[in-house]
Amino acid sequence: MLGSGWFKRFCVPTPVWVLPEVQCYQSSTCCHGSSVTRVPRCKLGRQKLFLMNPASYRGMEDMATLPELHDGAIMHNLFTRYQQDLIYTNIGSILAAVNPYKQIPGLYDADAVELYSQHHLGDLPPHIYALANECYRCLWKRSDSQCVLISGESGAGKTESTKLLLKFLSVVSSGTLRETRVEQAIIQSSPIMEAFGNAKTVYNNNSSRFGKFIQLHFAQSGNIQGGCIIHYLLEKLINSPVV
Ligand SMILES: Nc1ncnc2c1ncn2[C@@H]1O[C@H](COP(=O)(O)OP(=O)(O)OP(=O)(O)O)[C@@H](O)[C@H]1O
Repeated sequence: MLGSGWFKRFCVPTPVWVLPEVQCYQSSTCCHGSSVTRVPRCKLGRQKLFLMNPASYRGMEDMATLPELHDGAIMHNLFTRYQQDLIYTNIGSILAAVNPYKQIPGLYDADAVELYSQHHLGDLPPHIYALANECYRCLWKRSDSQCVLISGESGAGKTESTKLLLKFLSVVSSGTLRETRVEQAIIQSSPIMEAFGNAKTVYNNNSSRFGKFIQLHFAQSGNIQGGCIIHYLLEKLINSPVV
């Protein structure tokens, strides 16, 4: 998962032309607005420039299909999609998410839950619900436990993604939009855990200062039967960059 700060570090923000002498130019309109001049913006060494296939310019849903796979191509792809509020991108079987730091209308509503619960992975655009649905289906398809590993820098959106996963699983497993008592208990445990283990830091106003291992147990009927949350690496506030 990526916080949007990544783009500031890796992406050149406006279109650039790469000239033979490897200079980077940005278009700029003169004060009368009548002509366009090219003003040298910065110089880049050849080692920092990578080939780019025009096919990847608009952004791709699955980065495993990018013709060139390097930092520049990955960051450009994620950034292009992020600008269109497409925060989820596949990398083969991995889902990359960029924190939008805003509510995207309709992205997580009941219709989205229903839509993704009725389609297989890959049928619809990448989404955390598509991943959750695949996990749930694989429980029965493979008759085996499933695991989702969520990682990323502080503020990247791991906790929010975990809550979305739990929300989706609770709705799909109960078969209705109303959660049962067990599902409610699991979802409502989040604010209690956060009250004890979260703190405001320079990266995140509601930063989890501990890791979480969440286990859900499903009955053969498909319902969530129970679960447990194991915390680890609880940080002492004295060691963390609290503001
Ligand atoms: N999918 C999302 N849509 C909208 N806002 C989001 C989303 N994910 C995260 N955010 C926003 O970003 C903030 C930080 O996200 P979150 O707490 O999940 O990060 P984190 O990766 O768990 O960070 P930490 O490791 O510090 O606990 C949230 O409080 C929320 O405001």
